[in-house]
Amino acid sequence: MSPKLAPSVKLNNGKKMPIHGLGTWKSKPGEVTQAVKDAIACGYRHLDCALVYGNEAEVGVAIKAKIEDGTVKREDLFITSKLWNTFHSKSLVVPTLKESLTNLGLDYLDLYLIHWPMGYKENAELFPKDDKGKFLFTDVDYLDTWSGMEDAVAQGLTKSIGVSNYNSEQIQRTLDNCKIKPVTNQIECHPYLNQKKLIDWCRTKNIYITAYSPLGSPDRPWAKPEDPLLLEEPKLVAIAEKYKRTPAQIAIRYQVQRDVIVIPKSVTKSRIESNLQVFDFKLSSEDMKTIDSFDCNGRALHLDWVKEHKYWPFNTEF
Ligand SMILES: NC(=O)C1=CN([C@@H]2O[C@H](COP(=O)(O)OP(=O)(O)OC[C@H]3O[C@@H](n4cnc5c(N)ncnc54)[C@H](OP(=O)(O)O)[C@@H]3O)[C@@H](O)[C@H]2O)C=CC1
Ligand SMILES: CC(=O)C(C)=O
Repeated sequence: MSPKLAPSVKLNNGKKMPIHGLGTWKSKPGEVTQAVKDAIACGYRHLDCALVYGNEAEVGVAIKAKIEDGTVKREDLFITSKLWNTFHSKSLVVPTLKESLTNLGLDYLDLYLIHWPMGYKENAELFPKDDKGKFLFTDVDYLDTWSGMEDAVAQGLTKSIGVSNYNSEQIQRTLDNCKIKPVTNQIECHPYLNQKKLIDWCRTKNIYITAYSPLGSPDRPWAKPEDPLLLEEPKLVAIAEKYKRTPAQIAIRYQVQRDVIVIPKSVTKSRIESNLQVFDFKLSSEDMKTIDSFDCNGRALHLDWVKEHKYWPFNTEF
């Protein structure tokens, strides 16, 4: 029996994107190949990747295997990658995208994102720091980077382009100066940081939000033992019990029900499978409101360590 797939949304360029995909940050090279194979086998068609995750080659091994065994064709898949902060000069965009294509074993991406609006020192390591541990920046304007992204579309290297971790002012400035509009802004989004204002604003511009860290990113490297765990939030657990679902399924369903694309990460087969089982039930509007009420500006990926960068995005209200 063929697996049930997630529905797709229509982007502002007319292309379709599955509303649900697999995250791959922190998925170790030794475990991500199996995770992606399991995901494709159970019906995932959207993979969220990035050069900086250091595992694109192992993701590519799984893609190749699932195409070769006949489970999918390339055109059935929606593959995203992201331009890292040390490659923001316009001339670096296309070569860096090509590096991700080589890693992934592909000849085009479905979506390429500017990972963050801030540029870091180029031609150095991915996290360039001085001898006191302070991050080294460039002030490359993300509009120049965007122009390189548009070149990548013109060269057929990616079908769509978008941004990630942009605030509304940075998106507006991009819209005012672009030839091709971003199709999505990929941002941290979960019940502790529900992003209602940025979502509503992006909707008025016909830009989809993609929710990263939809489970609260409990495995983020800088998590502290005292940090609250979204998946253990008592009211979320109570809602999960009511629907006979897991807290993760409720947090994922919350996003798809508000028409937000969602990319939970897991390397555990049973979780990969259950995280996709969110299209056969509906949360009541009362339960959606209860989940909305968890919002507490609980940002996990604040990147406070680069807050002096002129383009650090979290200085504005949304
Ligand atoms: N654009 C950007 O700047 C960013 C993009 N992202 C993207 O978003 C993806 C998702 O975000 P991420 O920060 O990884 O975190 P998530 O919120 O997806 O949480 C992942 C964690 O939740 C665990 N988990 C997964 N499913 C379940 C479940 N059913 N029950 C209990 N625990 C579960 C995973 O464990 P295990 O794997 O062990 O099963 C892992 O520890 C990333 O992987 C990446 O692709 C993320 C951050 C920033
Ligand atoms: C995980 C990720 O995408 C970061 C930290 O930029």
